[in-house]
Amino acid sequence: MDLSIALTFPSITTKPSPSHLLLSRPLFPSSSPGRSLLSTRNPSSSRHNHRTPRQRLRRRVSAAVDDDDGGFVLEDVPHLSDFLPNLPLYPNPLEKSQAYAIVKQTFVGQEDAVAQTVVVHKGSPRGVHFRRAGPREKVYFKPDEVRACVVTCGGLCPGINTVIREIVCGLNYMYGVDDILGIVGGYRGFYSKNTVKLTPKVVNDIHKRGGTSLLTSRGGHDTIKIVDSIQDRGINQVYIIGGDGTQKGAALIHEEVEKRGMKVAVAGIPKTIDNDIAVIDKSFGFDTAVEEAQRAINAAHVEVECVENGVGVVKLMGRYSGFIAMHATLASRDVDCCLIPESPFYLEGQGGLFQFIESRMKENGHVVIVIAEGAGQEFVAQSIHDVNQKDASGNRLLLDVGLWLSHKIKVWSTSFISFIAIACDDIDPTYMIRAIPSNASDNIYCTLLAQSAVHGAMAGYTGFTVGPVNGKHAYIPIAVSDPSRALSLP
Ligand SMILES: Nc1ncnc2c1ncn2[C@@H]1O[C@H](COP(=O)(O)OP(=O)(O)O)[C@@H](O)[C@H]1O
Ligand SMILES: O=P(O)(O)OC[C@H]1O[C@](O)(COP(=O)(O)O)[C@@H](O)[C@@H]1O
Ligand SMILES: [Mg+2]
Repeated sequence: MDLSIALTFPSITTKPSPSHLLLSRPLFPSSSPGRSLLSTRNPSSSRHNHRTPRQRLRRRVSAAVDDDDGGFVLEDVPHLSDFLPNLPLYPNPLEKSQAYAIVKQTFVGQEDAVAQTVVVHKGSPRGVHFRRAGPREKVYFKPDEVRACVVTCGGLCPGINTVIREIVCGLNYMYGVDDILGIVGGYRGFYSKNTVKLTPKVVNDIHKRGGTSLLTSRGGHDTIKIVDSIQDRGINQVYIIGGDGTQKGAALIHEEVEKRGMKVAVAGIPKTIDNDIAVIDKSFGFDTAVEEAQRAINAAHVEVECVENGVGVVKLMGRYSGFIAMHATLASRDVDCCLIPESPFYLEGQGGLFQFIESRMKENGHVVIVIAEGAGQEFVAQSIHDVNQKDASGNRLLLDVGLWLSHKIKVWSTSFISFIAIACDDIDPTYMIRAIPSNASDNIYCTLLAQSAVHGAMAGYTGFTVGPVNGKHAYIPIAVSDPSRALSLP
């Protein structure tokens, strides 16, 4: 984790005291407050020249590769000055902040970039880089001009409340912003619900609770209605916390805002319990989820140890990815077999799951199997007719692979190997895991993500998500963080 910019904030009940800011390496002095020297942005771009984020990225990438700079590629994020060229700049209020008084260099240099690949060969191109996250010397918003809003969308994940809290506290304590609105109930809340006012006092304790204090929903993304609402309410910073679907929606909002020439910064904070957002090292809440998943594995292990020939099947979340299942398995050491969507499996015959269970049973007397919810969906589909149901966001509804597998093992054990009487437990802790509050390390991580988002929006960046890349927090164009649209870069 990038602790180079680690700020701690006191509780609202105490007076803000000097915070700690640790810089892991010296920062270069910024030569110009506006665009960076290494920017690959085309200065002729204007609000009349509209391209999709993907087209813009491709253009930037090829522009950078053409330069004679050792193959250095900057995957740059959009900036408000791209389509509003004459925006005024202001000194960053952090310049005078007590919290930053103890450090030599408060601001991230304009040239600072984070490498996507750190394992390289001598002579290989320098490769893809992202802008380093953190406070800039000049900002594009005066504190009393800011009207920010925060929205949470998609499924729950430990740590959402911490991110909300730290956006609000970060805006208020670091930049003196006190006009912050909560959008209630996900994207549709922009046009169908009243907002709530968010202050450090209102959000003071929410990080101790699971879920999202702003409520969430699936479906309901209507770009025009959402941007109309942003315009009508005079909002100029939009913080969007959500997963892959949410970030696609955020990209559309950013495009529409740019099309209308509005001075509105759109910042995404990637949320996914499944850990399936591209580029970033890890999503928030993941450590908490893995820790909690182990409790379920432990329960299964206790159960199977206490009966003769016990088999425990633990289903964990992971739509298209087995990160939680795999990490919980590696951490627990009690799991005999972990089934994930990335690696196909089969039940019968040589090398099949049944053969494995049989051999482990003979060796050890019991078996614990962890299965990610997205694994083996093709098998479950064969036994169920209505397989193409979708949720309100358009995500395919998954079939219960845990129940299916337990059933198959029960049938197999009675029909084919009469000498083994298998007790099969299907443990499904999925919703219990994602509903808990984040643990200590996730709380720190959520704080860094929230503060990076605030620094980025204040600095005029837009259409970006934040997250650590090789341990350093960076600004990533929304389109690149989308696994289905991730570019294959040269
Ligand atoms: N392709 C898309 N374009 C625009 N909005 C989308 C898209 N996919 C999902 N959304 C919106 O994002 C929100 C959350 O999406 P969902 O897939 O449910 O969760 P998550 O963001 O956690 O993946 C929903 O309000 C949904 O309407
Ligand atoms: O919340 P729902 O609609 O029951 O959907 C369950 C799905 O939500 C998740 O917990 C999170 O999915 P998202 O990240 O897409 O919101 C998945 O792991 C799971 O498949
Ligand atoms: Mg999703």
